[in-house]
Amino acid sequence: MVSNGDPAVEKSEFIQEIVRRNPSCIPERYHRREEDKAKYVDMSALAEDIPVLDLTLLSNGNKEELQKLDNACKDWGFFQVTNHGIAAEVLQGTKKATADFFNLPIQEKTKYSFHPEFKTGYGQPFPVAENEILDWSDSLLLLLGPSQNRFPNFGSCCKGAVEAYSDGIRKVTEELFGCLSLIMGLEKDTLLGLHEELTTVMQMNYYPLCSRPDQVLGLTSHTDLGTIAILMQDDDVTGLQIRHNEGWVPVKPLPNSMVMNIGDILEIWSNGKYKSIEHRAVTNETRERKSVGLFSLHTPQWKLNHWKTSWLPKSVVESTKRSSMVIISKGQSSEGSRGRNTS
Ligand SMILES: O=C(O)CCC(=O)C(=O)O
Ligand SMILES: [Fe+2]
Repeated sequence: MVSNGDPAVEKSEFIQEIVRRNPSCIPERYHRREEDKAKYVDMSALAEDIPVLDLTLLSNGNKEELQKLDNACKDWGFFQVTNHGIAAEVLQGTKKATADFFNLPIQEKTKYSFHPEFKTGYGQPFPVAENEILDWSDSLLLLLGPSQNRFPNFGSCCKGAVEAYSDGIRKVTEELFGCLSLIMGLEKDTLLGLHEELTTVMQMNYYPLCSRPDQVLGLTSHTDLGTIAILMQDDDVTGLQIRHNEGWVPVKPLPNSMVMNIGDILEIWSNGKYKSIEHRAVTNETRERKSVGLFSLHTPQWKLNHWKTSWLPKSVVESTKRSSMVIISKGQSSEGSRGRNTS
């Protein structure tokens, strides 16, 4: 446990508990630096430009939709997916399971505390430096596959809903990998095969309301290190923002759709053609927010223990990327993506 000298905030504490005790308290360790705040340029007007794609059309090989996918991955690195085949009840069931979990008393939630061996559970997954600014969110990580490595307590907490979602999302993931392989000029099953054994991690995020949202961040800006990430967010609270030029564009929820983004590994595999874009989550004064992220990782990356750049020093991120560099996109030189600077 790391203390910053502020008895109200031990590192092992959960922001949900801090807010429950005193909704107007913003402990020192959550205050953002001035330079982080200064970077902010509001680009909300561009929110409508974030592409929306129809997965059924994509899966049926609709050329126009596949072209839109190619443009979305090049220009935005993010898009929303509709017509994905997961029933609305399954999505709502997962959202309810997430809400039910975070509504449990703290003594119940800590029964699922983060387990270093299985790298899953409730709470801070990795060590935090003494002076590191903390995020205004709590999370629960679950390993969905490969099945033999599942978190042993997985069954008892949100079993039914998570399993139904997990089945649906696996199909969506496989369809997306198929479509991405095609637009990269590869055989349909290439990307899936490159994972060796596809590892899927689910992260449930809970962002309590915050009396001073301008002072904190729900989630520090980062890129996702895996191949793709699929996010389900609350239907009626906006919090996700993506980096665009010098500013941030909010990703407004479309009910029953999902947000997909390209991770660092797919950027590398595409030789830099598709972009892994920095993103973050903000909070607000009146509404709590929840989101459920699904991260597809290739097996060597899972063994590295990290799948978000905000959890790693920048130098480690760069060398991780270089060491996992396998460029498969046709017709491009392998030198192309090496020079890219993510800072
Ligand atoms: O909650 C969100 O909107 C963002 C979540 C996210 O980026 C993550 O979990 O990596
Ligand atoms: Fe992310």
